[in-house]
Amino acid sequence: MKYVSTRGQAPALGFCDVLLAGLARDGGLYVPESWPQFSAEDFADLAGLSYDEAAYRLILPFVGGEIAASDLRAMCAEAYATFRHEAVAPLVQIGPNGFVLELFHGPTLAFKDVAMQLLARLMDHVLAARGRRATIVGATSGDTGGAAIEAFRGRAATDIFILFPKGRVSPVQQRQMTTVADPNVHAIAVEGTFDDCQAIVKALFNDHSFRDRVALSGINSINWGRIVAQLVYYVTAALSLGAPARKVSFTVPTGNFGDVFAGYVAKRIGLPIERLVIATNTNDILVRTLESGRYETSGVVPTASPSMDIQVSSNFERLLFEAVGRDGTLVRNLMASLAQSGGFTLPEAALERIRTEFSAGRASEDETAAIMRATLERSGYLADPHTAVGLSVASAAAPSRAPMVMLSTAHPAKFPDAVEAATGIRPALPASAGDLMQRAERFTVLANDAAAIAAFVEARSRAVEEKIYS
Ligand SMILES: Cc1ncc(COP(=O)(O)O)c(C=O)c1O
Ligand SMILES: N[C@@H](CCOP(=O)(O)O)C(=O)O
Repeated sequence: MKYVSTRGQAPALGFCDVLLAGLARDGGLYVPESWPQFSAEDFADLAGLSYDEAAYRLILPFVGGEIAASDLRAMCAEAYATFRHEAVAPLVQIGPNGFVLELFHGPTLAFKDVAMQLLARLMDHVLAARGRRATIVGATSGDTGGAAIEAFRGRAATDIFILFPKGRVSPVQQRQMTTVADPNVHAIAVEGTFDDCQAIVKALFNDHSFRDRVALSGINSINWGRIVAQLVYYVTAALSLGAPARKVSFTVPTGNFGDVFAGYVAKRIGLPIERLVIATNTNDILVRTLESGRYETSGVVPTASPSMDIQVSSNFERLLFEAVGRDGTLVRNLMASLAQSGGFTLPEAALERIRTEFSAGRASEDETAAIMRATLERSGYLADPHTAVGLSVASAAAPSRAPMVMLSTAHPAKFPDAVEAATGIRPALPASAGDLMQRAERFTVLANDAAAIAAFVEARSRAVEEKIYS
C-alpha cells in the first residue's frame, strides 16, 4: 500500500513514512493510492467485536504490512484502554430514527482522543524502530492540542509544540494544554486565529530546510494516521444499526473536514452510507462551497463552538483530489489560487460529484442554543455546542428511512459557559479531569509570525540538539 500526494509532485510513500511526514513535500496531503475494499461479509464479521479489535482489523490493510500485525493489535488495545466507556464510542438514541455517537469518552473529552491515542503509539513505534526523534508542531482551535499533548506527553522520541489562538479557546481546553509539566510539551498562544496557526504549521512544513533540520512531524488531520483511525467509529456505529444490511446516514460537526472525510473513506472502503451531512457554525465556507461551487475564505467569526471557527478547511483538499479524478496538477493550481486570491471555483463535474455524496447546512448561534434546549427538553440529552451544531443541521435535513447518526464531538463540560447560557445547566467535568482548573499554567505567547515560531521550536527541539533525526 503506497500513499500519493494530492498535489502530485511528492514521492509516493509507505504507511510509516506517511505517519512521520505529516504534510507531503509538495504541500499536498497523502491519500492511499487505492482504497482497500471490505465486502458485506467482511463488515458482518466485525459486528459484535470490541472497538479495539474492530479498529485493528479495519486499519490493518492501510498499514500495508509495514507494522507487524501483533504490534498493531497491541497498540489498538492500549490506545482504547484509555477510554472511560467500555464501548469507546457508544450510541445513544435521542429520537425515533436519531442517534448520538458519543466520541468524547477519551482522556481529554473530545473526539480527537480516538485518533490521537493511537497515532502517538504508532509514531513512537516507528521512531523507536528507526532509532530517531521527531519534532511535532501542531495547530489547534482547542481540542486537537489537548488530545495531542495528552497522547505525546513524556514520550522520549518526540517534542511537541502546539499553537493555539490566544483568547479563542475555552478555559478547559486551554488548561488541558497549559497545565502539563512534561518537558517535551510546549504550548504556544499565538496572537491570531486558528487559521493563522494552521497557516504557520503549513509554512514550516513547506520550509524544507527547517523541516529536515528539526525532523518535523504533524499531528493535525493533515496526517493520514488521524483519518484512518477516525474511520473506525463510522463502521462500528453503522454495524450497531444494522449495516451492512441497512444504510446509515451521518451528520458531522465540521471545521477542518478531517472527521467527515473519515466518513467518506468509510464509504469508499464499502460501508453502506446513505448521506454524509456537513454541519458548520456561522464559519460556513463548506456550506457556501456546496451551494455555489466557489470555495472562498472570509473572516473568522468567534462562536459558541470555537473549535469549528475555521475558514481554511485543510482536508477539503483530499476530497477535491477525489472529486477531480485524482488530478494532482489541477489540485495544485486550485490551491495556488486559494493562496493567492483567497478562493477558487470548483469544476462543475467535481461539484456534482461532491453533491452526490454530501449535503451541508449551517447553524446560527441562536439555532445552536435553541437545539441544545430542545434536545434537553425532548430527550433529556445535554449536548455540547459543537454537537448541537450537528443536531440543528440534522433536524433540518430531509427525512430519510436510514437512521441518522449525529456525531457528538465533545463533552459538554468543555464548554460550560455556552451550555449554561443555552440550557441553565452547568455541566461538571468528570472526576477523571481531577484538579485541572486549579493547576498552574505554563505557556509562551508568540506573535503571528512563522519565523519567530520556527526559531522558538528550533531552539527547544531535542532532535536538533542531539542530531538524531534521520
Ligand atoms: C469539538 C469539535 N467538533 C468538531 C470539530 C470539527 O472536526 P473537523 O476539524 O475534523 O472537521 C472539531 C475540530 O475541528 C472539534 O474540536
Ligand atoms: N478543531 C480542531 C482544529 C484542528 O483540526 P485537526 O483535526 O486538523 O487537528 C482543534 O480542535 O484543534
